[in-house]
Amino acid sequence: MTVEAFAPAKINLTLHVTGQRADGYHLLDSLVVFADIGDRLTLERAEDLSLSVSGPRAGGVPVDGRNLVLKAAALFGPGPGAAIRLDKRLPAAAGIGGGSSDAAAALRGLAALWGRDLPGPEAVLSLGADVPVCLAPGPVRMRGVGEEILPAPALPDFGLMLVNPGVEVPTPAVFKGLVRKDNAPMPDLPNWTSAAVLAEWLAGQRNDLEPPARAEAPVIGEVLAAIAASPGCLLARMSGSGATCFGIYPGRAAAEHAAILLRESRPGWWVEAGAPYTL
Ligand SMILES: C[C@@](CO)(OP(=O)(O)O)[C@H](O)COP(=O)(O)OP(=O)(O)OC[C@H]1O[C@@H](n2ccc(N)nc2=O)[C@H](O)[C@@H]1O
Ligand SMILES: Nc1ncnc2c1ncn2[C@@H]1O[C@H](COP(=O)(O)OP(=O)(O)O)[C@@H](O)[C@H]1O
Repeated sequence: MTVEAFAPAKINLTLHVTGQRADGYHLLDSLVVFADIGDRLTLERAEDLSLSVSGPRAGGVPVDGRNLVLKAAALFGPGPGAAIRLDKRLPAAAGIGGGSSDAAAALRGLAALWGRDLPGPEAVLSLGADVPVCLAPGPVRMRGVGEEILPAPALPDFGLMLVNPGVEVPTPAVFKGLVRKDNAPMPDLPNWTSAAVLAEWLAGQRNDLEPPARAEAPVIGEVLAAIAASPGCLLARMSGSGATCFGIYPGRAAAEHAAILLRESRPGWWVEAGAPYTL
């Protein structure tokens, strides 16, 4: 038996930091979507548990017990084995939850392969604050430290371009650089009737991690300017703790056109185009 599991990129369309818990973790209010751009896992029954990592972004990704895929597998406790192959396409430490989405895809895949229930919510959260939202990828409002998943209104069709300049930005350093932690949450979410209406609404919201991320990696400013200047772009913003930024376009074709042009002018950057993804 072989199970395939897709690990889509997570995008924080907004990311408001609204407080801090006693343990140091920050309270968030974030509109999260996923893109049909991501890593691929293939899982097969085997005597032992093993992981191999290949693909264009495999370099530097741990293949031992530090890999979130193996940490996810460990949550099931002792049991049957599995040979897991991870085709790594998303840049790591990039604000698009690559490792978290891999962990969530491994949980879904192993539950299907082994006929087991998913581990409980606290165990899932112990893998990382972004793992709960990655378990059932789709547009949601995420609160708490990442464990509170609330429904979001249906999204209009739109295109997405993701751009990473090749600089890893460690998440803890970005949170540490925040000047204020008690920022305003998002207002009630309206019904967005088109990509343009969504982009206009998002323009009035924030990613509070952008200033400290830009202090860590000033190239983020260049990335945002390049996306904003691309044809058809309705909005350019940073996702998560960076450095990946995204552009919103009226549709997939416009995003693909912008990506072709940006790859030519910035051959060293990771540039992908797609559309929202729901499992
Ligand atoms: C910032 C976000 C927004 O979606 O995305 P990324 O930039 O990672 O993609 C996430 O909250 C990241 O989630 P994740 O990367 O799973 O975080 P974890 O591994 O649990 O924590 C890494 C570190 O980030 C900080 N952290 C994380 C989440 C949170 N709500 N408050 C925090 O302060 C803590 O310093 C923690 O030590
Ligand atoms: N499957 C994985 N893919 C990517 N990184 C992983 C994975 N497992 C563990 N890691 C580690 O997690 C760190 C954060 O990676 P990632 O989840 O991609 O960050 P972010 O949430 O900021 O996009 C990496 O620096 C890497 O060492």
